Amino acid sequence: MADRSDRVVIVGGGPGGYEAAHVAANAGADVTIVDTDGPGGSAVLTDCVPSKTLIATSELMSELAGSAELGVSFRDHEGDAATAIRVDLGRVNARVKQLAADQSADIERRLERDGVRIVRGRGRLDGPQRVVADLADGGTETLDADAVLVATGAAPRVLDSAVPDGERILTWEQVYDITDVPEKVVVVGSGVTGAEFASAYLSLGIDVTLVSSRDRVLPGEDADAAAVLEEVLTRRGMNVLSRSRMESVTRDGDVVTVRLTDGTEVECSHCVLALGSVPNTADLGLQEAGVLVDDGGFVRVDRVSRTTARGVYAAGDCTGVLMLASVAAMQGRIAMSHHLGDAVAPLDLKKVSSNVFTSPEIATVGWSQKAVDAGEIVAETVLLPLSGNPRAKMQGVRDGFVKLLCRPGTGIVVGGVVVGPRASELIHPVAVAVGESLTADQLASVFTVYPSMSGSIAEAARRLHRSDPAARRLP
Ligand SMILES: Cc1cc2nc3c(=O)[nH]c(=O)nc-3n(C[C@H](O)[C@H](O)[C@H](O)COP(=O)(O)OP(=O)(O)OC[C@H]3O[C@@H](n4cnc5c(N)ncnc54)[C@H](O)[C@@H]3O)c2cc1C
Ligand SMILES: NC(=O)c1ccc[n+]([C@@H]2O[C@H](COP(=O)([O-])OP(=O)(O)OC[C@H]3O[C@@H](n4cnc5c(N)ncnc54)[C@H](O)[C@@H]3O)[C@@H](O)[C@H]2O)c1
Repeated sequence: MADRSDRVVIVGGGPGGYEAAHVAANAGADVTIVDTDGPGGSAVLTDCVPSKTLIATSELMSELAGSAELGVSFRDHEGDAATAIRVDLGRVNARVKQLAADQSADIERRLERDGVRIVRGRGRLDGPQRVVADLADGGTETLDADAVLVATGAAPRVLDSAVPDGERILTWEQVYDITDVPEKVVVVGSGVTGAEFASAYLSLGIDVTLVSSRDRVLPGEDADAAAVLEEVLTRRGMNVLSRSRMESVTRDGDVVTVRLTDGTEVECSHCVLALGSVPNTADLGLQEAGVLVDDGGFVRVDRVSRTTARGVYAAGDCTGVLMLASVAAMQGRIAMSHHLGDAVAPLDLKKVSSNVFTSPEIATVGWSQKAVDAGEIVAETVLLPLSGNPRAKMQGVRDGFVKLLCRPGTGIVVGGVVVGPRASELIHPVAVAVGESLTADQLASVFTVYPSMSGSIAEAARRLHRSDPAARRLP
């Protein structure tokens, strides 16, 4: 346990920062967060929470689009459209912004209840044990610290040839100011951010083109999963331009032109740029404080979040370890437990579960197929399409699968991928198996509800018990 003489100063109030603040404050330390934007950081105000709130509406629209197969039509008895289903994007985006602001206020209340002081302003290090805050309402404040946590996150990467104007050429932070449904959106970048926005806008009934610099969308994800997603998106009408690099984006009145490096020009009403992120580590006094920053600007940390400067820790996107809110939070908690001398388990990325919130969703945990194919780990794989699952049939779900990876011999489950509706929820039993080193037989032996999508997870685990390799990878 710490006491109030142990001063912790945290720069950045996102999940990396605020989760750490709770740990340190609950242990008795004197904790201050210096933050520019408001508690919750980009995760809550511009990135994770707003995008998933927008996606909640797009999910509903996707379900409605499949309603006819389940016998529900939005037509009167004469066959005329009785109700036109339209999205009111102004209302959706107002809800998004309100929800983000409310969540930030919730986080602020919880921090205050724990006795954490929040200083509005921009922080920078003045040596390893001091933070200077340029206050939002003017002036500066100097905060001495026994431990400093840098959790400043990252910001959208922008190019000089495609400058966002906040109206029609937009970063993902700016899309919530749109009030009218765009006529045609070009999303540039087919990483997780680009894929999520492209999928969401498509579900909202918008004409979407996705500019993908690689052979396929989601180059960092499971290849089988990405193939299913790309097939579904194109089937639903998205124009996916593969192996296409954006050279510039310009605007003339209401028309935005996206020019590709091969000379092709695509016109649209709005362009969303999802070109990756850059860490917020410039002008923070890091190098001067002895904190090593790599060529990409990311703070170098070890698995207990220590930087190269004694007493200075870093967590979250500014470290580039794995850009997820859950990982940022865990890095922050680990940093504080380490500083406070508490028992601490180093960060284990092989236990992280994550989800791409497209339609269908793609959830992943543990070792990947790519690592198996590259010989980094020996594992057996089973892939079971969801189309054979009775619940999926009832719900009209045809796209998706469950993939499990287990060690030969021991049968310990080391990874998994679920593609389908609510894959983010379905991955949990696989994450428990990976986290607790359960065997495929143990996963198979647990009762699942009949009929349920999770039945496919138990069935996939049962197939890993079979000795016949042909049964493992089904078409
Ligand atoms: C569109 C999008 C959707 C995403 N969706 C998900 C998702 O569904 N699930 C998931 O797990 N992850 C998601 N992520 C990733 C997730 O948002 C990040 O991993 C997470 O925000 C990282 O948290 P952090 O604490 O490192 O930084 P941030 O959340 O970026 O917070 C850092 C804060 O520090 C502030 N700051 C910066 N510099 C200073 C300074 N000098 N002084 C004071 N304050 C400063 C910043 O302004 C910011 O408010 C998404 C990312 C994007 C772009
Ligand atoms: N659901 C989630 O958990 C979630 C959602 C969004 C982002 N994130 C996290 O944020 C991180 C960043 O993801 P991201 O998608 O923002 O970035 P990214 O770096 O993964 O993807 C950016 C993509 O843009 C492409 N690109 C760059 N310049 C281009 C150009 N000129 N023309 C065409 N394509 C171009 C790159 O090749 C790359 O594929 C990831 O680690 C991800 O895990 C998570």
